[in-house]
Amino acid sequence: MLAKAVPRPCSGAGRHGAPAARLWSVGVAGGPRRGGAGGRLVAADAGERMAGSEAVPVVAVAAGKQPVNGSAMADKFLTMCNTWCINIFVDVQSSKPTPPTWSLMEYEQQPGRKPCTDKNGLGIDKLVTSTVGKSTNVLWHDCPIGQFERQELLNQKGCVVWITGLSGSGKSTLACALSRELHSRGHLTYILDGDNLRHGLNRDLCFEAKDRAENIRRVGEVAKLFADAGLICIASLISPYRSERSACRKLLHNSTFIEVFLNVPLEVCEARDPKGLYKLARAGKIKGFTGIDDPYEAPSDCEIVIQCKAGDCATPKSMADQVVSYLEANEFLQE
Ligand SMILES: Nc1ncnc2c1ncn2[C@@H]1O[C@H](COP(=O)(O)OS(=O)(=O)O)[C@@H](OP(=O)(O)O)[C@H]1O
Ligand SMILES: Nc1ncnc2c1ncn2[C@@H]1O[C@H](COP(=O)(O)OP(=O)(O)O)[C@@H](O)[C@H]1O
Repeated sequence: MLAKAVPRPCSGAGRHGAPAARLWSVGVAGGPRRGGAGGRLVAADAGERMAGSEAVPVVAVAAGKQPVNGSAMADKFLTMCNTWCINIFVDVQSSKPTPPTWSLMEYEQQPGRKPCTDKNGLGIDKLVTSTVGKSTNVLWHDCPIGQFERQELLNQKGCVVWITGLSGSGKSTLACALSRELHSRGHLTYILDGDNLRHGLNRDLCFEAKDRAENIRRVGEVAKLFADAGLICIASLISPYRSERSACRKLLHNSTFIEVFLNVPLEVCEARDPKGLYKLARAGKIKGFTGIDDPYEAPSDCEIVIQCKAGDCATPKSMADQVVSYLEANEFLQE
């Protein structure tokens, strides 16, 4: 039996090559399953009955708080097809849903997307279960107060200023000068400093390549949260690998990741050596020190390069001003 009501898709551009007409909002109702033949039956039934429509195959399995049979749930499912969004009830307890090939979250992040509403203009819960990394059956919870509302409150745009450079290049100094400058102009910032984070969040990590990669990944994720909170997040860590920095960039909308390369020659950093670490590294007492016996991959296409040569370095204030000018020019300092 075919569906009477032809489902209507949410509009918007898809990722992973999915055409817009194939994007659906997936609502999830979990809850303990008390029996009945829900699950895959519903998916199969509804999928079959929607054959010939533009809908994507149903990827979830279903059940409700009450015992249901597949057909009844599919009826309910199809009743909803008159709305802009389809709700699929997923029993997260007893069945393993097939992970969707795209996630709603990714769709929701598309610029210019239209919100999914029902025919009365009311929002419909838009949750999807996914397998994310090692987590199965996890849900994304949305909140009506989002980045936009927070940014309005703060009168600024959330972003990440990612400062990379050798040890001793002045990352922490720039981070502080920038934070001070923005603070004095009434902007909310937060610094994620590599050294400091290794006292807590990243205390389990050392300086082997895989640990540095994990360090950068974590800081990227935290920075993303701060930017989402509407803050100007200043991340200052060596972050010596191009691929990991690039992965952090991809976590954010491209223009909200501002990579600042403190291009300071090794000789200058080594001459500064405020913590005496270069000395120890040269003496072989620290192994795998960046720039000595561990690589630093300079950015090739970052937003800002701050050049410093021996005897010719901008002051911290003027380095900060350079970044502030960029933020101003790109309208981060106003909502
Ligand atoms: N082997 C080795 N290589 C480089 N740096 C070392 C090392 N061991 C300790 N330190 C100190 O740790 C600080 C760098 O931490 P980061 O988290 O920024 O490093 S990384 O991004 O994971 O590469 C770095 O701080 P900064 O000097 O502020 O860069 C050093 O003080
Ligand atoms: N623009 C600058 N001109 C001169 N000295 C600087 C400048 N920026 C930082 N320094 C000095 O260089 C040393 C290392 O700076 P720091 O910010 O700790 O670097 P990093 O965080 O990259 O290790 C400090 O002694 C700092 O005072």
